[in-house]
Amino acid sequence: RHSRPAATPTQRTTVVTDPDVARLMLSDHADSFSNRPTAQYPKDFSESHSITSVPYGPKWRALRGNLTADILHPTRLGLLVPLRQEAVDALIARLSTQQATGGEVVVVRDSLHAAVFAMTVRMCFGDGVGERCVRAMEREVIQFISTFVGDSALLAGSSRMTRLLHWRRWLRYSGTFSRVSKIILPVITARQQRRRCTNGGGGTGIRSYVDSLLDLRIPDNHGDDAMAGSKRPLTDKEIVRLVFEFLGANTESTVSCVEWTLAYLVIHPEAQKKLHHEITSVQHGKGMPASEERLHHRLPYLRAVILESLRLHAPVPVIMRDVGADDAAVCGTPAASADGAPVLFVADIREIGRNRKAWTDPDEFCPERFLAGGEAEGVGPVPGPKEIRMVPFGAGRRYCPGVGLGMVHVGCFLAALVRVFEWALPADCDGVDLTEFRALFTLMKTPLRARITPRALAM
Ligand code: HEM
Repeated sequence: RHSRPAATPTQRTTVVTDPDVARLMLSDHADSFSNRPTAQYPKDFSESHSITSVPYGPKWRALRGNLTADILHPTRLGLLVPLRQEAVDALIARLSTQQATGGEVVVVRDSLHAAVFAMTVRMCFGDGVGERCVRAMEREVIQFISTFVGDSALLAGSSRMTRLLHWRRWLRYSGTFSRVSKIILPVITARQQRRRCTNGGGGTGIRSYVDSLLDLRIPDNHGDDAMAGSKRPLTDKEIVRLVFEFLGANTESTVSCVEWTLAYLVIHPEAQKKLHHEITSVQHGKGMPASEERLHHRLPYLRAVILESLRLHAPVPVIMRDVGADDAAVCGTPAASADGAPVLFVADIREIGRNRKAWTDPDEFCPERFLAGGEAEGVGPVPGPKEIRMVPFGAGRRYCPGVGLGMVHVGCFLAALVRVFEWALPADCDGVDLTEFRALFTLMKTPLRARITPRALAM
């Protein structure tokens, strides 16, 4: 069970759990199912768009194209290896200290979050952002995501009475954008100055997301034909919104997936042993997969473990599409509303990944199903146009552009954590609580506690 996202008062909501219906919507009728509902964000968030919220069209193409071509392009992923390596090393050092001083039991989430977030900040702004500033941004992202619980209408689309009842939460939530702007804008200004001094390079070898946003020109027509073809730079508000989206999307989904996967490896020591064997033998204990392709070919079991974890607990719980009544009717869905109001479709990613028609023992953790000869051989993170079995990164026009990077991040952190430590249940614990907490992202309701033992590392 989960709370449904808020629809407008006249809007009907249809929850989709069947993979074939999901394919009908997202692949066969991709054009009609290409807009998300106007999210129930606080007002100043809604004044500027992120890639996630912008309507399908020229502005979406410009923003998404900038991210995919300039930042997430597969040829660039190799350049990020040193950033990832430093983040992984920092995490291992932190866990080693905790393990040595805390009786071997660690709660991995906070340390993992700090490491992934610090790496994301470097991808976003380049080097030189101070530690205090990084932590302030991280606090805001965590606060925002934990406040955006379940039915977001409780806060943003709610009546005055509801807001009064929850006024503390409301105040904190609605002030997010201005607090985030106060932290982020000075960092962007510093970046601009640095770029001016270094002729646009910013001083580091890696082009940051902010660099790309400062250089970007987006269509300026607002539907006015006379202006078609003219372009403008992004406003400060737009940049802040896009940066905030980047920080959250890059960090939260990776942290969620790594934590869930570790939980399954604690429950299934035989899978952990097999994974450890693959990581140490294939990579001789060193190196990291730099691309999804290398993950696929060189570390098939690691990839299978990640896919199985994503199938069981997708970091993003739902795919949402806002569809005009006519389009909904054309698709033959029973949801078309008689009054002609748009329909909100909510595809439940977890239920699609566990559908009994599509999977044997759908609730069991069995990475082998993704290996050669398994029932899901050939199933990847994003479905092809003909069949949908699982959609952890979405599908259709708006599927996740970060799929390659996300898989590589998760693969690198997991490979290092399993290579360096053996993960097991703490002595005072008789199982792992796999209850989900579904907000903007799907987290473990009880953060994973595990006993970690350093392994003898092969040289
Ligand atoms: C394990 C990692 C990740 C998972 C599971 C994940 C999952 C998803 C899902 C389910 C969607 C919605 C897709 C749809 O509506 O069809 C999405 C959208 C999106 N994701 Fe990810 N994501 C991950 C990593 C990333 C990363 C690393 C980035 C960027 C740096 C990113 C940026 C985005 C953006 C910008 C969108 C909106 C795309 C659009 O509307 O065109 N994600 N993601």
